[in-house]
This record gives sequence, C-alpha cells and structure tokens, in this order.
Amino acid sequence: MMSDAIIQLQALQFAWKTDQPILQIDELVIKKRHKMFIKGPSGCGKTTLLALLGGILKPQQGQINILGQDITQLSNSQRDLFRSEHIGFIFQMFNLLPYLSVLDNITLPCRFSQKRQQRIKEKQATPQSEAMQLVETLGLPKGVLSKPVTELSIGQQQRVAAARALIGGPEIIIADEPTSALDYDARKSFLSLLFEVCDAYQATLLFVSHDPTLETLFDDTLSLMDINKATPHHFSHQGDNQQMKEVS
Ligand SMILES: Nc1ncnc2c1ncn2[C@@H]1O[C@H](COP(=O)(O)OP(=O)(O)OP(=O)(O)O)[C@@H](O)[C@H]1O
Repeated sequence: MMSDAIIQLQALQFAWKTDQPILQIDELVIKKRHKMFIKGPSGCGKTTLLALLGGILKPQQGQINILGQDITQLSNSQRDLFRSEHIGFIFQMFNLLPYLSVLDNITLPCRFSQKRQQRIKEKQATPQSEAMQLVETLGLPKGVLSKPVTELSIGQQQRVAAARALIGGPEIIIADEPTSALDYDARKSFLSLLFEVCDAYQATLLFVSHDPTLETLFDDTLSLMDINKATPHHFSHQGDNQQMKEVS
C-alpha cells in the first residue's frame, strides 16, 4: 500500500448479476485526509462503489485495501466490525432512527464499536460530551439533543447524521448525496461545516454528489466514468456528468 494512501483498490470487478460487471476498475488510490468529490451520471455505479469501499458489498474479484487491511479477505461479521470502527456513513435520507432522541442517534455508533469508545476516552471525553461538542461545531442549538429527530428540519437532520458519522473519530467518512434536499446556500454551509469537522478529526472524506458547483471545493475529483472500464454502453462519454444522457 502506498504510504500516503488510506484506500487502495486493485483489479476490482463487481457485478450485481454475474454476467454483467457494472464496475471494473484497475486501480484507485485515495489519499489520507483528502476530500474527494465523486461524480458520474445516474446509474453509473457511484453508490455501488461506496458500498464496496464501505464493506457493505463484496467484489467478485480484486482487492480493497483500507488502512492496510484487504477487506475482501474478511468474513461478513469482520467486515461489519471493520466498518463500524473505521468508517462513518452519511446517507441521502440520513437513516436516522425516528424513535430515538438526537443524542441517542448520534451516540449509536459508539454502542457497536469499542474503538470509537476508546478514541473518545483517550480525549477524556464521553459519547455524550463528544455529541454535545459535535452538535455545537455543526451549528445546532444545544437543546436539540433531547428532541426526537422527527422534530428537526432537513438541514438539522443532516447535521445530526454528520455528527453520528463522525463521533468516535472513524478515519473515513462516506457521504452519498447528503445535500440533495437542500438549497445552494444550505449545501455550501453544510459542506464547510463538514470540512471543518473532518479536518478536526483528520478524516478522509468521500462525497458523492450530482451538484457540479460543489466540485471545486474539494481536494480531488473522481470521475467514475473515467476509471470504470465496465461503463455501460448506453452512457455517452461526451461532456460532464450532468450533460450525459442515456442514448439507448
Ligand atoms: N440492489 C441492486 N440489485 C441489482 N442491481 C442494482 C442494485 N443496486 C443498484 N443496481 C444497479 O447497479 C447500477 C449502478 O447503480 P448505483 O446506484 O450504484 O448508481 P449511482 O451512480 O449511484 O446512481 P445515482 O446517481 O442515480 O444514485 C444501476 O444499473 C442499478 O440499476
């Protein structure tokens, strides 16, 4: 593994159906602490790639080295543990649990990961105090912690989802279209807060979005169409992702 790499993927092949690979990538290296924007037209495999990188899916071929561990060699339960210790997810629909308070939603990953608990202890903090601090950094009012998540606005829920991903300091944050429900100003302000907390936690950020105006804010861009040799023939290669249209 390259010394400044946090993720290194090699000779990867993934198919939902065995005869039709949708991802075929010779090599992909993601550097430690970089913020990477991932783009590509709808259906080209971005979410599938994130699920592979997060160990939710397993490729039919290839290696996915994360923090020096080839996660394709792990059993399903080992991969689940690896994910809960090292990776925080922020989904488009946020996946917050409506029957739990904001505080319980944010601290939930600590229940599944000793490592997250340990990192918090090392800072002489508790999951509760770290949740309070994250909420403050992300610009949410303190009183929000005891509320049910259903009483929050979309923008607030998104910040709660970010706090939940970051609590306990996982090295990698994976965000799949987490800003699509927001207007432009709210997207930008969420991103600058997200960058701030990722920097504070020294986390690497992988961020999928269809919004080309956000791209310049990131350190690197990954255009999935450019590295995926299995790009389905019905995508045209002209122009940027937003201009790409299905031609079949
Ligand atoms: N659970 C699944 N079972 C079978 N095929 C799937 C499944 N999930 C996705 N696919 C297929 O895999 C391809 C890539 O889907 P994916 O969701 O990764 O694309 P995407 O680039 O994230 O799209 P979008 O930008 O619309 O979210 C699509 O052809 C899709 O139909």
